[in-house]
Amino acid sequence: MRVDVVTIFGEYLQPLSLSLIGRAREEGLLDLRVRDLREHTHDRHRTVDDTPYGGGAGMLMRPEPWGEALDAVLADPPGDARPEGPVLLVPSPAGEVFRQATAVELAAEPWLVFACGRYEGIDARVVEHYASRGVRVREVSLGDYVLNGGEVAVLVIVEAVARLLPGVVGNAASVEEESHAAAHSGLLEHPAYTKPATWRGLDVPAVLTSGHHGLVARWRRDEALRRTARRRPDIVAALDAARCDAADLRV
Ligand SMILES: COc1ccc2nc(C(=O)O)sc2c1
Repeated sequence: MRVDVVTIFGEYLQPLSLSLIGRAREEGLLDLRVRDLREHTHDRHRTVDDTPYGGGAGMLMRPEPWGEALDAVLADPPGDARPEGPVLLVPSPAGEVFRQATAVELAAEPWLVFACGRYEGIDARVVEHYASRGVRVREVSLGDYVLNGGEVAVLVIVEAVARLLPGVVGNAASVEEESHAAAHSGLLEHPAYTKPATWRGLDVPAVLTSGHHGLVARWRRDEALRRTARRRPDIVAALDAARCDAADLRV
């Protein structure tokens, strides 16, 4: 997978050189390229922002540097790029919420491009322009809170997507068994334990040391359901609705 990130704060993305993602880059599973938006400014102060039309607090990112930067990225496609080009991801508090299903979807793409906004965001015409040119543009948010810019969202999204690529995570089964994995209907993961069997007076649940795999599987499922119902009733409601729809289809 090729990932291009356009930003004014490239150093924010240094964590993507560490650990599993760093190794994936060294092994050629992930080709991550960080590009400096300011290289596409032409004034003495390398200006990327200006005041918003209509007034309001803060500054907005000017469209011209973005147009020049994104044109340069799009003019340099990877060999396995799709005919329709990359998915252009623009982290934004106003974006669709990024979920595990989004990560799974994006992991199937050969090329992702990220446009990292700062200040109060990017002039809306940048998204409008590339969408009108047929680029698959998606504004995405990590959730119902606001960051200072898109770079942290890129760290999260790149890690969530790259770890799904074959060969990045050593034990592929562990990816399947994690919370929100489709294989477990999107339920939260059950509690997990390792040695010692007793720690500060707390014992590992006896079923887990019973050697009875069927009972262990049932206990884990029950605990996943219990935890999900307690912490994420929205997931349970969505699963119930899906089951009702499926039941309707069977009638
Ligand atoms: C100016 O660019 C921003 C600002 C806040 C922000 N918050 C995000 C979030 O995912 O919560 S993405 C993002 C991008």
